[in-house]
Amino acid sequence: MIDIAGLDVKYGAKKVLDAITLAADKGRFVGIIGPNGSGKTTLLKTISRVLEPSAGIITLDTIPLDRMKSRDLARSLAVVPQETGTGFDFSVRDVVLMGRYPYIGRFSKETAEDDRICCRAMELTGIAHLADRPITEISGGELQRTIIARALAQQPRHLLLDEATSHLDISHQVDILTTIKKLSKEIAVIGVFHDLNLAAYFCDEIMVIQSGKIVAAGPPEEILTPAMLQSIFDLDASVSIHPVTHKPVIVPLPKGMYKTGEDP
Ligand SMILES: Nc1ncnc2c1ncn2[C@@H]1O[C@H](COP(=O)(O)OP(=O)(O)OP(=O)(O)O)[C@@H](O)[C@H]1O
Repeated sequence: MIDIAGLDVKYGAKKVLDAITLAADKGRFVGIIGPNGSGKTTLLKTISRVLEPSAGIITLDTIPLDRMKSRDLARSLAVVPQETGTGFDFSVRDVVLMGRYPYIGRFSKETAEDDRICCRAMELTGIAHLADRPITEISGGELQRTIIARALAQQPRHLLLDEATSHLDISHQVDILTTIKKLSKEIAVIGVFHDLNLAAYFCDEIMVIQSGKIVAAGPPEEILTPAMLQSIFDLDASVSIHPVTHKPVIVPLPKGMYKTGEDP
């Protein structure tokens, strides 16, 4: 479980996260949405200890983040960041195997079990056929799937996704989010989304962040309303409930075409 209470984060003197409190547990895929610059990536970087908070506490399975040993943190938490370039000429398989490093002794080699876990992660993300290709010679979407496979190979109890499927075609987005949704039954997952329809379909709970504060939180059908989209994103949109999925479907519209509260 990821538990955050009263979290403030600053860049220099500028406070970019303000009194964030949230909890994410297995069985509940949490989606974070909000405009550019609202603090989503900063939040995930703070949960993964890349940034240090100026106030507040984060615990993973009740252990305070600042007291966790690096190796324990690496076994507990996997991150799929927004920027995925490594700058090195590793093969896809090598990158996925990095997910096993927290389990492999410093002077040991990977075991057959490590290989099996990596193969499974590559199958689940549809990149098994690319295993021997250098990551400098694959597409942006294939690289993103490689980084997701690395996170799955890590077998974490907590998973953070920062727009993790933004480079994928729609079919791969759905396949990978379906895999992650299944995984979220067993582990805590927090994902940052710009695609509100994907967030609406896959997330059990949506948190809306604006100027570093959580301004709304709840099930997608309660949170994703035309009024919220107007006030937070300055977006005119119609929102209907899909007859089969019973999830909100958002149709963004050119400004002035549709007045909030009216049917388009
Ligand atoms: N390294 C940094 N130094 C100073 N300010 C930063 C730094 N990184 C981000 N910021 C600022 O912090 C605020 C939050 O940025 P953050 O990247 O967390 O937003 P975001 O919600 O993830 O945005 P986006 O949707 O564009 O990815 C923004 O005002 C941004 O300009």
